[in-house]
Amino acid sequence: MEPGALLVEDLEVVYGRSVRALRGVSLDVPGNGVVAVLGANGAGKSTLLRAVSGTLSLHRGSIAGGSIRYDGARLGGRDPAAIVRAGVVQVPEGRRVFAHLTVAENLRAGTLGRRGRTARTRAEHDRVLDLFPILAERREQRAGLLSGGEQQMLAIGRALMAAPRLLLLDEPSLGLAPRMVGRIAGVIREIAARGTAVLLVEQNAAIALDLAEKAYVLDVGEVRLAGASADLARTDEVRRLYLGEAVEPEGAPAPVRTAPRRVLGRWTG
Ligand SMILES: Nc1ncnc2c1ncn2[C@@H]1O[C@H](COP(=O)(O)OP(=O)(O)OP(=O)(O)O)[C@@H](O)[C@H]1O
Repeated sequence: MEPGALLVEDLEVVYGRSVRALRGVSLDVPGNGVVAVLGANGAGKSTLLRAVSGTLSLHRGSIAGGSIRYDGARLGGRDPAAIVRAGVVQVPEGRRVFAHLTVAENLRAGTLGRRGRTARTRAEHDRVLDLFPILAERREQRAGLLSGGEQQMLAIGRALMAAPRLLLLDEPSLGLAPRMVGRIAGVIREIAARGTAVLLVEQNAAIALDLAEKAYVLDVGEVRLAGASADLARTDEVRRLYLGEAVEPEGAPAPVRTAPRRVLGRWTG
């Protein structure tokens, strides 16, 4: 297994007794770069991230089968703090910041529970402010007064304070104006360029496929398509359902069959 790689195999997740949210999901994320997970509402994207970050039980969910391994060690069954210490940190959907705390206090909260603070923390803090100059300008402002996009930056910045090697991002573009979506995309690209791998869950397929080297399409809890982003972006199914393009039914190349677990192209890494 490549160092820093995440390997999910045949993952089954249930909520309570009756909801099977993920069925036989397998995916791998290399130790660097961006991997995207696309899918409509309810496809199981957030569930996948919760399973990796160990937070399923907070939502009354549990792993019913399969395995999750990170950097060669099992993650399934470990508590969220241990998973953060292993280097895997999630930015949950909905940019949950502490509204009554200042920007600086929110960032400090990202290091709570971390061992070996001080010098490393300061370095992380400087890196985050370098990545998000707006947070440096607003450091004494209450987080609740920031715009939606700035709160998203703060949520990502707080996660980066834990010095992740793998960042799990849940719908970072949700509800943001197009200009801000572009800025967030630039930040994700920069995070990956600085050596943190990113598992990006997104409904905005155009952004996700542009950022990621490879992508998975989840549909009702199963992997429906997987492959290099460029290959996926050319399939009729992705163009029609996720990129909102009008795909000519006649005279166009034959539509790609939507068999589950279809793997397109070849991946490296
Ligand atoms: N806490 C929960 N209890 C019961 N069922 C849940 C719970 N959370 C999610 N589900 C169900 O699990 C399935 C997958 O939901 P999930 O939130 O993972 O999808 P998603 O792809 O992230 O969708 P969205 O983009 O709307 O967040 C859905 O059928 C959803 O209704």
